[in-house]
Amino acid sequence: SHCWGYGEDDGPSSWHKGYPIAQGNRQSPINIVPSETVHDSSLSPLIVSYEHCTSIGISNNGCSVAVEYADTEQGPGIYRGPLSDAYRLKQFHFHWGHKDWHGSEHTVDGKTYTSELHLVHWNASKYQTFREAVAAPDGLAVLGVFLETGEEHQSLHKITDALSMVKFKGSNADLKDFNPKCLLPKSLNYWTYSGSLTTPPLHESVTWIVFEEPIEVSKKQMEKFRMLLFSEEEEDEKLMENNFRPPQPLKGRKVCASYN
Ligand SMILES: NS(=O)(=O)c1ccc(C(=O)NCc2ccc(F)cc2)cc1
Ligand SMILES: [Zn+2]
Repeated sequence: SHCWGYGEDDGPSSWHKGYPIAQGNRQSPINIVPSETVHDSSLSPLIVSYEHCTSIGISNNGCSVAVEYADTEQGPGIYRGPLSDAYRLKQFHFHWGHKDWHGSEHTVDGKTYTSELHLVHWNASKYQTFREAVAAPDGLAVLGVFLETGEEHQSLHKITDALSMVKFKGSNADLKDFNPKCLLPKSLNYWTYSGSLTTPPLHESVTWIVFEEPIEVSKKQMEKFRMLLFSEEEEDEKLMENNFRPPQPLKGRKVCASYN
């Protein structure tokens, strides 16, 4: 359906043609420079409460693989930290590269990670629907978790084992009772800044909360992401990889750091 992608002709450097906001003042991702972040002691710890979140399924939407959550009243989600309201979990998805040395969207002092997990939440305290929130300046909050290769991640198994069922664009499968809290790092120290969706329509509606500590996943687990396809069942096979946007200009934005 959409005409943008991650290839030579439809990739991030040409998104501005269809989405001029790509050259806006609060675009994501960014390169985070810890020595230039502002340590904000008033930043309280982020509260993550996914107890009542109901996962519906896992799907290949042609640009990533996402696990969707029911949009019902399902407990607070995330609140406090840099947030003034409670934000409800909508979905989580990943970005990754062709090889283990790259794949993340945010970078830290120029360092790239093998992948980046995004947990997408919307401000259900202020807006009625996700579609209304997605275009509002305080509409979304996305948690970013870096993945690096090392030990196998025990909980990621449930996701990587389901990937073979969503190989093609447009495919989906059941994935019940998955609580993504198990995908967060031990330490919830985070950097936070005002940014955007990292894919078209690139709305500048995201409060980004990026955890400093990466989680470890095995090389085998990463290889399972790289067998996914951008393409549909009947089309020529196009491996889903390098589905990351490079860092965008900071344009004077402040990145705050919270250490608990
Ligand atoms: N990588 S990221 O975490 O920044 C990100 C998060 C969500 C979306 C999204 O919901 N897109 C579909 C969409 C966009 C606008 C709408 F109005 C409805 C759905 C895109 C990127
Ligand atoms: Zn993302």
